[in-house]
This record gives sequence, C-alpha cells and structure tokens, in this order.
Amino acid sequence: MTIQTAASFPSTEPILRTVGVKKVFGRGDTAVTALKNINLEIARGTMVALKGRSGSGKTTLLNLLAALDQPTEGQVFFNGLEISRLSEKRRSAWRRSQIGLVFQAYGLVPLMSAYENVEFGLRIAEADKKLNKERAERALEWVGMKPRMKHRPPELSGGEQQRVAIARAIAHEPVLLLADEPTAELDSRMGLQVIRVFRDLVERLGMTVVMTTHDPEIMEIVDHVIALEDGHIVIQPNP
Ligand SMILES: Nc1ncnc2c1ncn2[C@@H]1O[C@H](COP(=O)(O)OP(=O)(O)OP(=O)(O)O)[C@@H](O)[C@H]1O
Repeated sequence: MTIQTAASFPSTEPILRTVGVKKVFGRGDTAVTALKNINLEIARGTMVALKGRSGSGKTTLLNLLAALDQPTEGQVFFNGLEISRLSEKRRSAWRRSQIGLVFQAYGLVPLMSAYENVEFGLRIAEADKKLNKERAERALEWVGMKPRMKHRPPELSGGEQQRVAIARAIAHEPVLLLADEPTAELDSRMGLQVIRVFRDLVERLGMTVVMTTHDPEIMEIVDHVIALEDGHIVIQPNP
C-alpha cells in the first residue's frame, strides 16, 4: 500500500464515518455493552476530542476507528472504505501506511534510542528510505526531543517517552492521527506544545486528529468535541 497524502482524497467524503456501531464485550451474564448506536462523521482536516467519564467508551471507540478491534454491529468507514470488515492482514497494512497511533499499548522499543524508535516507525510505514533520517529528526524536533534523541526510553521520563511516541506517530505525516490521552503524561506547557504541533500538521497537511482527553484546555483548542456517556454520544460534532 502506498502512502497517500490528505490532498489525494475527494474532499466531500468524511475521513471517518460510523453507522450504527455497537460493541459488546463478553457474553451472557457478564456481557458489557461498551458502545451503542454510534453514528458519527469526522471531516478531513479537523481536530476532534473524545471526552467522557472513565468507562464511557472512549478507548473502545478509538480502537474501532483504528481498526484495532471490530464492532459487534454496525460499520466503520475510512474515506468510504469499510475498514471494520477488512481481514486482519489488510487492516494492519492500512494502519501502517495511513494512520499514526499514540496508544499506551504501542510502547517504544527499550533497546533502541529515541531516534531509532522513530526511524524504525518510518521503516514500518514503508516511507521513502532516503528521507527517513531527515523526517525522524524533524519529528523529534517538533516535540522538543531532538537534544535527547540518542537516549533510550528507560533513560527518559514518562513525559519524554510520550513525546517520542508522538514523534514516531507523526513522522510519516499520516492522513489520520488517533491518540489515546496523548498529553496525559505531559505538563500543561508541553501538552499545549504537542497540541500546537498537531494543529500545525492539520493546517499544513490537512491531517485529521482524533484524540481522547480529559484536559479542558485542549477541548477549547480542538474544532469539535464528541462527548460520550455510558457508551453513547451525547454531543454531536458539526463536521
Ligand atoms: N476487553 C474488554 N472486556 C470487557 N469489558 C471491556 C473491555 N474493554 C473495555 N471494557 C468495558 O467497556 C467499557 C468502556 O471502556 P473504555 O476503556 O472504552 O472506557 P474509557 O472511556 O476509555 O475509560 P478511561 O477514561 O478509564 O480509559 C467499560 O465498562 C469497560 O470496563
């Protein structure tokens, strides 16, 4: 799969769309309905925050938008392509080339330096090899981690590791960035700097950002807020 830029898609189709999405974990007496009747559209080139109490379904929804998981019912579309029913192989190929992920579970490789982690991410994304060094260094600079790029994750603080993970997720300039609490480990100054980097990529490249957050300052900066309560949407964005 080749890397497509945001500009190569038709502008009318929302980048993400869900239709009647429901997600149930487990079966019988222990079944938990984490999401129900989720119908949303996210326009290309926007920044969207998912908010809601702990257990309201934010991470479950982000996992479905990233095709890391499949809905029990309903459909998830990315640029009109139904990603929710692709095979695991096609879903991972799609993820590698099209999106950037900042998820706790997608940790850094402890034996590699910060630079090597970001550069490795570019290789996985099958980006143009000639540009890897420049792109990795530039992404580390965006998040203020270039001076410490030779350090390995265990030598970095939690917030610094988070910034390296963010650099890795954005280095290939994905059309879509999905991030679970990307600023949770950062102090408010650094959190805002990271959000400014996202905003810049949105403005310059037409990237779309969907992130979960509890931070009221970030909710002020994004274009739309989607609020979840007990697995359903209570505030709809206007794409
Ligand atoms: N793998 C799973 N198996 C069973 N139940 C699950 C699973 N994943 C999530 N849940 C349940 O689904 C509901 C939504 O969880 P989710 O992690 O999406 O919430 P969240 O809004 O992201 O919460 P937090 O802010 O605490 O991360 C919760 O009741 C949770 O216990």
